[in-house]
Amino acid sequence: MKIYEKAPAKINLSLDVLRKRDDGYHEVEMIMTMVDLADRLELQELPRDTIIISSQAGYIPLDEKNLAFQAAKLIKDRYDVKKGVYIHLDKKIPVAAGLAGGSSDAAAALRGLNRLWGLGISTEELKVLGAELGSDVPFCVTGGTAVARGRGEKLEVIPSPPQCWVVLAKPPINVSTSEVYGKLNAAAIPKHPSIPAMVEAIVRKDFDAMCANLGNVLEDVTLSLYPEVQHVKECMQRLGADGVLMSGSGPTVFGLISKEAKVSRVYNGLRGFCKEVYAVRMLM
Ligand SMILES: C[C@](O)(CO)[C@H](O)COP(=O)(O)OP(=O)(O)OC[C@H]1O[C@@H](n2ccc(N)nc2=O)[C@H](O)[C@@H]1O
Ligand SMILES: Nc1ncnc2c1ncn2[C@@H]1O[C@H](COP(=O)(O)OP(=O)(O)OP(=O)(O)O)[C@@H](O)[C@H]1O
Repeated sequence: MKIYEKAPAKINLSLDVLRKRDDGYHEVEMIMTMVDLADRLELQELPRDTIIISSQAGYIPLDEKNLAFQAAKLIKDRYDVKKGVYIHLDKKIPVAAGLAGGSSDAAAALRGLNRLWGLGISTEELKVLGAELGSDVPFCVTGGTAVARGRGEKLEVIPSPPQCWVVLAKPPINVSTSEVYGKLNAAAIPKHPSIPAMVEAIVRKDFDAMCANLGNVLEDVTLSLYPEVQHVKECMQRLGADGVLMSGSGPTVFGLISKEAKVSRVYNGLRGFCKEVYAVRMLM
């Protein structure tokens, strides 16, 4: 039997850090939503007790370092599954981009293997398993739009944002999430975004208020390490995006645009100097 799972990319509409914790992670408060740019997983049962990962993307690990491999191993060990699986990853989400590509693949693998092997694991339990793989994985298990707290695993579902276009541009650099968190001085963040104001904007489907309340406290850190991210931000603003922010730890910058007529101007303007540019919709 062969099954398919879609693994969409996430963006952070708001990302605040409250403090550094004793376990080395940071206590966050952030608003995450999914966009219509997705990897596709093909999962096929194998009679042998083994996990095989393949992908057309030459630049991701295909061994136990792959998050989809780790998801399969975790579910096999925890539920004592003796069967094997072949997982092909059709990668479309840029890697190490701040779009949770690996986390979404891991979440899709958990959902897919639950189906493929008929394990009957609840969504809540899949999220708990996901948290063992990474802070963004629990959100990716269900997707939608949510306020994430704790280190990212405590989720409060909220309504979907007002529908709009999202232009994503990834400068040609790879950013390490742990380096960015490591360089953040959580006790001296100059300006915190307002999570309640962003939630209110989303609930009211107020596009302008959503753009006005975009904020990410990791932006200053990544911008100081990689000035090209600032350059992409400025370009997007100049080209007329209504709201512009870096996603996660970067380096991808997203622009929110309400009018379709503006999208091609922003997209084409960025394509001039950025190879990886996408114009997508928010996922409802
Ligand atoms: C930047 C975001 O992508 C925003 O959604 C997430 O906060 C990071 O999620 P992620 O990549 O799934 O993160 P993990 O794989 O769990 O952790 C990677 C590294 O980021 C740091 N990290 C991550 C999450 C968090 N709340 N505090 C942290 O300090 C830790 O140093 C950790 O070693
Ligand atoms: N299935 C996968 N797809 C992409 N990268 C993977 C995968 N499995 C492991 N990795 C590794 O994980 C690292 C981070 O990749 P990923 O694309 O998940 O980053 P990201 O978008 O910055 O994630 P986040 O937004 O959650 O911090 C890369 O160095 C990559 O080699």
